[in-house]
Amino acid sequence: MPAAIRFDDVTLGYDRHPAVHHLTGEIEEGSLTALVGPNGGGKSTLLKAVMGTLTPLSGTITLASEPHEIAYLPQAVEIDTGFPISVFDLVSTGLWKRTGLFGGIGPADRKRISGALETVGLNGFELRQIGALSGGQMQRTLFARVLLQDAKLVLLDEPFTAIDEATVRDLVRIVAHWQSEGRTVVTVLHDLDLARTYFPQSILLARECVGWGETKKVLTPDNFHRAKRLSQAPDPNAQLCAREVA
Ligand SMILES: Nc1ncnc2c1ncn2[C@@H]1O[C@H](COP(=O)(O)OP(=O)(O)OP(=O)(O)O)[C@@H](O)[C@H]1O
Repeated sequence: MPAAIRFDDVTLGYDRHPAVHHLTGEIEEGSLTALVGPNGGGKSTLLKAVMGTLTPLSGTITLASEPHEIAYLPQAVEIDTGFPISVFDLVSTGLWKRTGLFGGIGPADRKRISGALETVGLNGFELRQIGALSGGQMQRTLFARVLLQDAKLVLLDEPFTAIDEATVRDLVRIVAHWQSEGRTVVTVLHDLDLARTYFPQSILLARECVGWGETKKVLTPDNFHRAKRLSQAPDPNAQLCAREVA
């Protein structure tokens, strides 16, 4: 399988403070990967670097997809739900890569938007303002937008956090469907049972890669122990990567 994403000795950080150290590996095209690890382990940072919104401090990230072929679902806390926009209009932004920012929405597009809303179980919510949605309904709305983006590479940052079991089940089914269509999906997760049940591949990240590969071989007590030690290690503000100064 060709690589959808290839990391070559990638170090990521902010203001030259490394947050993810020396990551090397490949995510295969068409794979379904859980990105797990302790708080502050660098999971969101890694997705931002794949999206191209964060430039690596060193190393290279090579993508098989063009930027417009990538869909990204941010963490709920990053979404301004006070923004005055309806469910329909938010979901329709998933078509921007095709319609352009100021392109009109025709009858075929309206049908696609309705279809996406139906798939996520939000029929009848078209005119609802996003500020009046529950957390689970908001996640369904964001999934509908990703559905419309029709992306080769789908990056999801904690899409299942703080939503009820029924919603998780529905959304996981959509993720599995994306994979069956040959898309590559990478999902940040905190629920390890979900990772074990639905995600064949995992990356365990705790500032550096602790494990990468088949989920049952990565999510082991030994690896969690090591991840815990790494995440508790002092020096979050180190000027240089420890390995570089060693
Ligand atoms: N914009 C930023 N500026 C400076 N430091 C940042 C920024 N964003 C993240 N960091 C730092 O980078 C490190 C990794 O953060 P990141 O958000 O990637 O972790 P995470 O694994 O996604 O955590 P969580 O599970 O808590 O969401 C943390 O130490 C964090 O404080």
